[in-house]
Amino acid sequence: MIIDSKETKIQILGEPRIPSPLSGKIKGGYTNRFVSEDERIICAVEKKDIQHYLDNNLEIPSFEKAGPREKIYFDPSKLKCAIVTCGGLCPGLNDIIRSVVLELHHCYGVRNIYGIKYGLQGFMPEYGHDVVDLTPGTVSNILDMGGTILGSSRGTQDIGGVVDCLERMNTGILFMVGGDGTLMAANKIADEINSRNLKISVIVIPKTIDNDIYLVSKTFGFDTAVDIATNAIKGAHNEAAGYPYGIGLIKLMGRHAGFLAATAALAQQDANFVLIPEIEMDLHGESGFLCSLEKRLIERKHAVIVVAEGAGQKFFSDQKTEYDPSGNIKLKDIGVFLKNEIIAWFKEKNIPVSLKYIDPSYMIRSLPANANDSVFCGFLGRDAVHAGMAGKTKLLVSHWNNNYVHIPMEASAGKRKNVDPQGKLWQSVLEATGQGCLVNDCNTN
Ligand SMILES: Nc1ncnc2c1ncn2[C@@H]1O[C@H](COP(=O)(O)OP(=O)(O)OP(=O)(O)O)[C@@H](O)[C@H]1O
Ligand SMILES: O=P(O)(O)OC[C@H]1O[C@](O)(CO)[C@@H](O)[C@@H]1O
Ligand SMILES: [Mg+2]
Repeated sequence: MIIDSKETKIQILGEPRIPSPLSGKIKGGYTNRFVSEDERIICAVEKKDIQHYLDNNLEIPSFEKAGPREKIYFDPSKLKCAIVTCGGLCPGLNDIIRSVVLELHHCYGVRNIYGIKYGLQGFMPEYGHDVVDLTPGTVSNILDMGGTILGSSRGTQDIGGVVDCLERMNTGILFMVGGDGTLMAANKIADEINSRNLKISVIVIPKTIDNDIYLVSKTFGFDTAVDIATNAIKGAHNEAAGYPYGIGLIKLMGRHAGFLAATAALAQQDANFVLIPEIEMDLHGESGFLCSLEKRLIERKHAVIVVAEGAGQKFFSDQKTEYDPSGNIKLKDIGVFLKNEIIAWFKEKNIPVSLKYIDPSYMIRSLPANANDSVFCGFLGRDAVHAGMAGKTKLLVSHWNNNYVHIPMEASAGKRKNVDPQGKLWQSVLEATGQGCLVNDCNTN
């Protein structure tokens, strides 16, 4: 992964001049827990990437380390902040809201924090969604609830209209929690703010159970999603093993990336086939999926298949492409497709299979965060607040190279992280499942 040093530069609204109220405020904390601007985290993960910069006489790029700054830009007593959650649900959204609110309120003394209802719709007067006053009281019991107390939405909204609303509300910092689409929207909102010469910071906290945000090692909610998905695999395995020629088929989310399917299959090693968008597969033919499944079934009398929703979309190439209100391609249902193909295949062969199909998709993403994700959300929320208070803008808070860092929106927006077919994750899946190559001409994969 080669990136340019210019791509790591974080924009600021102005010189931070106000001493941070965090000084000496954390009882029992270190007197100086501030992060200075020259504390940076190397972007490169592999030595060969560092060598590339050295060989080409280039500066080794590094990201700004996240955390509280000694001087802040906004005066907490005058500041108004807004927070919005966009796109699909994800475990931990309420944890993020809570940690942002508590950090702003207790640590910085900010008293005006507003929740924008139902994603970007909440900025548009025509929808009539009220804003929510967020205080420690309103967020005190939200962690066990799952979902988002603010609601969310998909759908294009006028960026100028969003900024009009921020101006009307006299907002200083906007926290946006969302995925790749939210990042694109946030980038445009920050540009519009710039072009109007306003002093509004926009901070994104990246969210998706697909875990495919570029320059983010892991997104919050992913860990929980893996946890819950393992239960589905366990159930599918029990069902499959419970009947002669039993087949358990589980569909997991993962639009363009198979991180969830691959990781869950490694956590609960009952899967015999893992099908993800990054890895080519054939349905028919000697090495194709159906023949391989038949071999497995004859040998072992049961089989478990985990399929990511974005896998095998080539099988629907004759169908019309449809889009959701945000412009995302609506994927065709690979789970139901495989179920029907499997049943038809074994009927033809006169093998009496018992197939149980499990689609836990929405259950996985709407439940509360597990303990690890709750801790993770706490870090992300607090660091988002520190970044905004310091007057930084147009950034996302990311976990990268084992540290929390600031990534400029432009470095990540419009790109995607995928499972590397040669990488450890996928190679481990191949070892754990023994599924082999599911294309007829293996050399091309
Ligand atoms: N290119 C874009 N320009 C402006 N706004 C966008 C863009 N892409 C998405 N948005 C807006 O951002 C919001 C969230 O986008 P989207 O519904 O794609 O979810 P997301 O943030 O990608 O989350 P998820 O991971 O659940 O898909 C929507 O209101 C959408 O209209
Ligand atoms: O059904 P919805 O809400 O449009 O969202 C489905 C998509 O959202 C995600 O959960 C990402 O948030 C994807 O995994 C999935 O494809
Ligand atoms: Mg998205």
